[in-house]
Amino acid sequence: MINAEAVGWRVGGAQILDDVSLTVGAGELLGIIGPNGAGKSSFVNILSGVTRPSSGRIMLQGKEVTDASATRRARMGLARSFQTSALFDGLTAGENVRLAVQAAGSAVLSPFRGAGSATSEVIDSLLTRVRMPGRARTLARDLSHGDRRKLELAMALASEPAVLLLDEPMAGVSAEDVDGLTEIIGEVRDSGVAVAMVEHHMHVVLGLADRVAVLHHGQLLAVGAPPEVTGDERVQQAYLGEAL
Ligand SMILES: Nc1ncnc2c1ncn2[C@@H]1O[C@H](COP(=O)(O)OP(=O)(O)OP(=O)(O)O)[C@@H](O)[C@H]1O
Repeated sequence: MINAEAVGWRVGGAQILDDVSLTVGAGELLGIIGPNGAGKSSFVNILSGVTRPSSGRIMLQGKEVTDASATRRARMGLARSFQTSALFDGLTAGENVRLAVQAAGSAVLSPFRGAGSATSEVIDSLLTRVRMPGRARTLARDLSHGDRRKLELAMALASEPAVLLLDEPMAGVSAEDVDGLTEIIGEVRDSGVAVAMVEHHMHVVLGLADRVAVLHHGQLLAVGAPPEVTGDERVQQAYLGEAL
């Protein structure tokens, strides 16, 4: 669904990413881990079109998108969530989702297309998908941190993406909400979406991911099933002292 081929990114003389090749297939969840500053967010930015790589190419559903804008990639079925919250605090959860559905409807060929259109059923079904039924009228600013992250996920799903990129979806979320979010993200993967997820909660990544990629100093140190990766000596060295 999405392939990075030999991606490199240099900024001001620093090699932030070096020869990174990764693939995520439909219905697969790729966990991306690595120590702070390893290049994980930079890589997600390159996949989503926020940043252009200095070398290599990005393929989305078989088409090259290396130079395509983030908007064009969204039209081609890619959605992402950001590390920082992208919600409108003064609007309700339902209004936030409505905006996302309308934005998707204007950009993407979807059943929701056209209408100033987001019906309450569509909004309710997205909120139900993220286990927030009945929260449509709650102001975003009054939601718990965990519910805010779920709402962001509902908004990312509004375009019915084929590929979903998640940058630390559990950041700052309570342990109880981590379990809920983990289940929701697993269901999204099981529905056939290709999911790439950067996440620091190691037990979540190792429990949820089909494959895990480890970035270290901008290079791909290892990629494979979770037990293969945690058993890799170079990975253990990179995380020296940290429990994997
Ligand atoms: N626009 C930029 N210009 C210069 N350097 C950058 C830029 N963006 C990121 N970097 C540098 O690239 C390196 C990788 O950063 P990045 O945020 O991708 O790492 P990360 O693995 O996501 O880290 P974290 O886990 O802390 O979020 C860091 O050294 C960072 O300072």
